[in-house]
Amino acid sequence: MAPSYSTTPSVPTIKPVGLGLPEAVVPFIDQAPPLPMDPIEKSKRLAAYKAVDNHVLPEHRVIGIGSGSTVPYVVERIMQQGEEVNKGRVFIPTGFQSKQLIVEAGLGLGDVDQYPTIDVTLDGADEVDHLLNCVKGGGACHLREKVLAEAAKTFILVADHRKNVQYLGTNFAQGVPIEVVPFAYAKVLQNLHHILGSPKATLRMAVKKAGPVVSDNGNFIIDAPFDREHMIDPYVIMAQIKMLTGVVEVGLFCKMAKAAYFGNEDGSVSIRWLDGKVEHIVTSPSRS
Ligand SMILES: O=C(CO)[C@H](O)[C@H](O)COP(=O)(O)O
Repeated sequence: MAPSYSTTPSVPTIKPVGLGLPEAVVPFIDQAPPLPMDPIEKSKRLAAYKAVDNHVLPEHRVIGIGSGSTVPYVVERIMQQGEEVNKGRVFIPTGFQSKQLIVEAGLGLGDVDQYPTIDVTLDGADEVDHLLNCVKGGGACHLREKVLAEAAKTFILVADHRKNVQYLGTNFAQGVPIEVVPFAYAKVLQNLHHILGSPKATLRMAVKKAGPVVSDNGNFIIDAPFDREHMIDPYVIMAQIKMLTGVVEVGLFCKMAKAAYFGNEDGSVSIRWLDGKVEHIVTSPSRS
């Protein structure tokens, strides 16, 4: 019986020898064109590649690697800069996922307690507003992400066009991620509901595990949605949340990034700079 084949791109090259297939089928398998890339993945890759090209310079030695689904393309592009430049570098992860990426790529691994000054950190975002405030922590990594953002001389955000919004909370409606020490979660929730004006704040529950999500630091995550009024200038609510006893870090990063790169569906990249400028760059296919 002929074996069945998956057409997903991750399937390794099929060796026709010994499969017992008719001759005519073999060239077809060998020459099957790769599946087209999903447009959102393409947008993520565009943003990541352009950001690396512009901000990860040959002289950079200490590089922060953030979390999320756009960051693998950051590492991919850094690898394309070549072994020679990368062998002198150390890469600092924002959590388990980025540590795996660094290790699997064979890059040098370090930590922020060894390198409290980082040349450049590139990271994803859940949403970025027109003033470069952003929500982070959809992946529960925002504590380490904020430390690496603060440690970086240059902090750059990379995302697809869905994250590019006027005001936070437009598309990412689950709320502001808040990391809390486990025993304080109920009190923090009560304060969010009754004092800070987030009646729908909830403890983030795990999928495929009974109970709450536990961060890489052993803490719980609360997701607290706030209305538009709070999100117009999120610094105030960020500071108020951070003042609640038991809160470790808030997933609102207010004007910490120098620029945010958004990949667009038409193959262009929009770059939003901290000084308010917005650039629109059309990339050539060979560089994306
Ligand atoms: O803040 C983060 C994790 O804590 C991520 O950067 C953010 O959730 C974006 O992830 P993705 O690119 O997968 O949407």
